[in-house]
Amino acid sequence: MIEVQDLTKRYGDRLAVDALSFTVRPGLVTGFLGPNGAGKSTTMRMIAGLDRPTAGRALVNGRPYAEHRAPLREVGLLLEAKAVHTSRSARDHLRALAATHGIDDRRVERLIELAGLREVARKRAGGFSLGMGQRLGIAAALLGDPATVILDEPVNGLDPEGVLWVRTLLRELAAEGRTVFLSSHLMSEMALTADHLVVVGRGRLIADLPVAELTARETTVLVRSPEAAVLTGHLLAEQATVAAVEQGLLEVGGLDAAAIGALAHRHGLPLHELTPRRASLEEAFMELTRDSVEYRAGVAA
Ligand SMILES: Nc1ncnc2c1ncn2[C@@H]1O[C@H](COP(=O)(O)OP(=O)(O)OP(=O)(O)O)[C@@H](O)[C@H]1O
Repeated sequence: MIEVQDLTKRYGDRLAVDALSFTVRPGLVTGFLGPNGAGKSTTMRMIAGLDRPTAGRALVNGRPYAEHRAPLREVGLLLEAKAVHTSRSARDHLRALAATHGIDDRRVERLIELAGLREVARKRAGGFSLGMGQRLGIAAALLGDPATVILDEPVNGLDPEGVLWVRTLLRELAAEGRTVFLSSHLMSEMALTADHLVVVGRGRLIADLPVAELTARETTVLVRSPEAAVLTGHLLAEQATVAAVEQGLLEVGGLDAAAIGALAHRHGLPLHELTPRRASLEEAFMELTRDSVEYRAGVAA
């Protein structure tokens, strides 16, 4: 469990994180979303005790990260894909980390296997590609069998097979009852991986809700009818919103397909198409964060 309470970070006159409060619960994959510069990495660094908050606090499993005596066993961390600057092999890199926590070599071998690093385990980790480095970073994060996992952009640099591997792994970790918190700017990826979303913009909380709720939010229905104009009058009388897409095709909000079908039937109007249209997570996200992105573009200009 991660509890973020009024967390604030100020860099000079810039508020990178602005009184953010949310809870990341065990047993779920929670996605941390926001446009570039929204404050995701800064928040994660404060949760991990790498940056000191200007105000507020972040607790991991009930206490600040730095107060855990064996942090690798409590929290698995993967922050920003940074190259491992080491002349050690991947295996020796993991063994050295494991040794700091009395973790045995069998666990290291299991993680090498799990992360698909067997072929390259003897190679110098400093020469790894971004994707291989990410796999090594994830293996390192899981060394201590932690109850909480925090990953900043874990699929960065991974090939499609690697992305699928991370997605499956994170779902399994959550199914085992762990707390899984990951940031990404890839909405489509989050839709497939996360159960819950925390959305930020300009350092502030924009939304904290289940993925299903976000995608269900903006549902409209495409309605094709040769009597579109007459139908529009009846729809507006029912408080629906109507937008003409093209000649004979309407996009209707505020009424579901069944209600629109019944309305058309009551008035004897023919329908040629009735298609519920669910906003993709991408569209829902754009809608949610539009203000914060516009603001940023304005400042840049
Ligand atoms: N060390 C620092 N000094 C000054 N400003 C900083 C520092 N670190 C971050 N910032 C600023 O704080 C804001 C939030 O940055 P942060 O990296 O946390 O955002 P992010 O959501 O992770 O973005 P991205 O998706 O681009 O990684 C940005 O405006 C950034 O320029």
